Amino acid sequence: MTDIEVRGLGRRFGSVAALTDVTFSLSGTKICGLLGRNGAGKTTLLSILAGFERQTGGTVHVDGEPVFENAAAAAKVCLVRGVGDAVTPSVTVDDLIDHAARLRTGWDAAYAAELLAMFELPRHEQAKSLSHGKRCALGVTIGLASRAPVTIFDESYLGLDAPSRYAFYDTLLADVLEHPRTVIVSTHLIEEVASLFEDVLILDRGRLLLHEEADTLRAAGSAVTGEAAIVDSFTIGLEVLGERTLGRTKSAMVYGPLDDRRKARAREVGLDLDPLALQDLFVHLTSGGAR
Ligand SMILES: Nc1ncnc2c1ncn2[C@@H]1O[C@H](COP(=O)(O)OP(=O)(O)OP(=O)(O)O)[C@@H](O)[C@H]1O
Repeated sequence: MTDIEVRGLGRRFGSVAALTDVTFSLSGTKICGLLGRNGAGKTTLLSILAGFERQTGGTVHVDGEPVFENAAAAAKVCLVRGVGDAVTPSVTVDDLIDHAARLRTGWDAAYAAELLAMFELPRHEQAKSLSHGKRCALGVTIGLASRAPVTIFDESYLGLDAPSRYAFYDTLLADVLEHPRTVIVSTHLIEEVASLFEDVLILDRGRLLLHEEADTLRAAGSAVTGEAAIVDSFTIGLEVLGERTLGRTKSAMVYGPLDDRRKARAREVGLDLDPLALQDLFVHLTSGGAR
């Protein structure tokens, strides 16, 4: 079980405050979603967590050890980003796999081979000449097969096509159940991956807006679905985050708890009540116009 402790973390780039006073801790087996709008500081946070760059304030500890310039602590963290951009043309898929195998003490070679086959990755081809999607698949393969105690996917799988992304989600969930560890997934495709999250971190303009269990967030409101006119009448006076209409059916995302009287009323008039979608909550919490 690996503990991550982040206290008062700050990172400035000249006059730009990419992160300000970020504090949270993660421990145990978790798939944690890291959400934030463009420029919120996700990549900066993940780079510091992996020891790729140094913070300008605060502390980051993995199992009680600082990660920056600490090979033992940094070895516990595998951060997956784009693969293949920085490598020289002669480097093949197999070369990168061999390199990762040497670097990662928990490397599972049989699992790596299985993933390479699943993503149909040509082992002898140059990594640089792979399509963007295949390079993403290579990154995902390295991250999963690393079995690092802290494995981080920084939007690295978003270049995969839909069938490959869903295969990645299923594989990730099954693998974390079998080989417990902490996984952090940063994403913009929230709904697609939300069901995997146990915890959610939301960054907004470099600050941690919230760190909460995903189930608690889903219970922060309700999706009210039914005949449009009935939904409209039911939601009068409630805070509606968004609405979707399909023919005569409407789904309204309502923020805030519904008391028992309201829930009974919903049943009486034939409305369905479901947990709030994380994506709607995220948009609500971080909206403030395009930036
Ligand atoms: N090397 C750098 N030099 C200067 N500013 C930087 C650097 N890296 C990041 N920043 C700035 O820090 C802020 C946070 O950037 P970061 O890439 O961490 O955000 P992000 O949440 O990952 O964004 P996105 O979702 O768009 O990838 C931005 O304002 C960005 O311009």
